Amino acid sequence: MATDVHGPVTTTGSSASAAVRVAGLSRTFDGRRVIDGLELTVRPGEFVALLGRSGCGKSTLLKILAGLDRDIDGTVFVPRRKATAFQAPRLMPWKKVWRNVLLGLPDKPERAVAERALEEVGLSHRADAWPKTLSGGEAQRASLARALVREPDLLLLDEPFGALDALTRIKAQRLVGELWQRRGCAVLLVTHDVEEAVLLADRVLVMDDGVIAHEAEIDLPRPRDIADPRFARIRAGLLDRLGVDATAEAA
Ligand SMILES: Nc1ncnc2c1ncn2[C@@H]1O[C@H](COP(=O)(O)OP(=O)(O)OP(=O)(O)O)[C@@H](O)[C@H]1O
Repeated sequence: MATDVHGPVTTTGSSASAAVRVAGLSRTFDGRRVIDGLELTVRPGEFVALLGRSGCGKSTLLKILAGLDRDIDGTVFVPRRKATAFQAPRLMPWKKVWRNVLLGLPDKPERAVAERALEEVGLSHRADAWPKTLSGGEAQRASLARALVREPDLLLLDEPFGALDALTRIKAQRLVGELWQRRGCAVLLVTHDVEEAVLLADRVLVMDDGVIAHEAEIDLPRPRDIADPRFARIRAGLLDRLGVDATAEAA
């Protein structure tokens, strides 16, 4: 797997055993250290969810991994083939859906490439639609198709279901779980939803004080059942870590 290395400190050695390797990462805004010596490894093909209170630096970390923010200290290894999907689908309104899917790809692929990705997310019937005519869930699926055509080794998802209604959200979560299992790429999902994290991830991380403050391996079989008492226990443990009283929340 080809890797991108960024950061002022260049570490030698192979990262073939990891899809992401972050060492001593810090990011400061206006004199405030939002990320402060963070360490993180994601294994190839691993699904990792990242939780943390609002403003703790989750999106900042994702932007750094995406290569959109390089004003950092520390070292970051990520695969060259990576793709992102954010809460806002960021489709270009003047391009039809299939052209949006291919946007930014270097070697002008054929329409069939976009159609295959749209098929994978159940949106081939909307290939010729204009973005403004899509529903929220459809736009998010188009955004996922745009990520998939990049054939990523690492998929970075920042609250991709945050703006969706409950039913569409459940469908989108299932779709991402299926795509991950089919594609075998590593996924790093930023979410506020503890249940979503436990449903989808191999490992859930909690970010606090600029570092990964806690992690939980989720060794429940898939597909996961939120009614399973083990699910409830893991969920309660994570809520506790986040400072949320699970009993008050359930009341
Ligand atoms: N470009 C920037 N300039 C100044 N401050 C920034 C910038 N980007 C992020 N921050 C600050 O860094 C902190 C972390 O922001 P970030 O968006 O990473 O948090 P987050 O954990 O993703 O929050 P949320 O869960 O609410 O989306 C916040 O206090 C934010 O104001």
